[in-house]
Amino acid sequence: MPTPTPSLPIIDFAKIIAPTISRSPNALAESAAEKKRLFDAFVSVGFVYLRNHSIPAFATANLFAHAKTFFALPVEEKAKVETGESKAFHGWFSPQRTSGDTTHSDQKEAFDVGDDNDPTRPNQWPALEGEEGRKWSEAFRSDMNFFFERCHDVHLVLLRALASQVQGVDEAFFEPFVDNKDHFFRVIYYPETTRGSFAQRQRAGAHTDYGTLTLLFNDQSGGLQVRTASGEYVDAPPIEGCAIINVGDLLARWFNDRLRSTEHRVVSPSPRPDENGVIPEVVPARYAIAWFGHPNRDALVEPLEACCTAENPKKYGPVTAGQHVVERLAYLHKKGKNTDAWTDDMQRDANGAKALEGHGGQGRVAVAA
Ligand SMILES: O=C(O)CCC(=O)C(=O)O
Ligand SMILES: [Fe+2]
Repeated sequence: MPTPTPSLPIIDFAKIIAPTISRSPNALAESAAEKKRLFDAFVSVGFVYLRNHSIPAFATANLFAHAKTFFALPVEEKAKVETGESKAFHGWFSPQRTSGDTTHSDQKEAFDVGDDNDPTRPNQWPALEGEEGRKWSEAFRSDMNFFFERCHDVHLVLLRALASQVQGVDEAFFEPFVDNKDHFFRVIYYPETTRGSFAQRQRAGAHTDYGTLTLLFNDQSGGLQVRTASGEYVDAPPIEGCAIINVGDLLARWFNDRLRSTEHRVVSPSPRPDENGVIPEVVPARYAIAWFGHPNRDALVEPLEACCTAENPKKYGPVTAGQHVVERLAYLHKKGKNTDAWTDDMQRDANGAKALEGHGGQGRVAVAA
């Protein structure tokens, strides 16, 4: 059977970083070409598959195994690390909490951490009892932290590659804006469900991500769809060994929307008939690992002058990254939707709003800087 053409461009991370380990002129030329392909893909689609991303396969496999263990724990155990208005910022999002409006919201639960060294937002980690429980709890924490750091490193390389494509902008431009590691790292569990259930509720409603770049690692379940420039949704099935990377709102804003922060959603996976040719009504559970890169909470995000031209005049004023996320989620909460392009008018409209949860995506508010 011919391999289907992938719906998103595939970028080779190994080519991008090759000149750091090779002096060959070929490596330099290939790296420059691949950075340009990355930039162009983010202009046209906002999403890419990243191959050879340098995060070891064992690290991803470990996290999927930990996610299965964590989400299978009794509710009382997960409740010990639950997040909530009066509770810690990071932790377990119960299905109730990710489903403020149970008729339309996402069918999922999640576990979130940030930088484990950030004393202002301490993480909550499960602490199971007994020798085995203790070992698992330690491994979960150290494997999550390892993965968090590797994603930060990959994201830095990608930000450098993007900055290098804009004339007059230093390659290292973004680095001082992301050095606090104010990222969100989330494992997501979409429980087993039925095909019929999708008529009412998706696994993740259409949304854009809020930050710089998202690094997404999917299991084999399928269901992720990405909205193309023509407005249609295309399937973005998992490709072995590839991560999926997409642009978030704040990075798009920095590039004055030259880069696209693209809507995406998780819907019923494409039907796979069983051996009798019948499409099973039961849709198995799905797991995902999503690392949401974010600028420092106090980073002032303002369109790069080089991206503001007569054809594409400056669209946004300055905003701190923390404030942007608060306002955006508050607005979504108020309007009950999250599919609009974000504009300064909407931001003004949202000013002062205090709601804490949104739909789809991170569905979580950041404390303003
Ligand atoms: O589960 C997925 O494949 C995507 C999840 C997602 O887009 C998000 O949580 O922002
Ligand atoms: Fe997302």
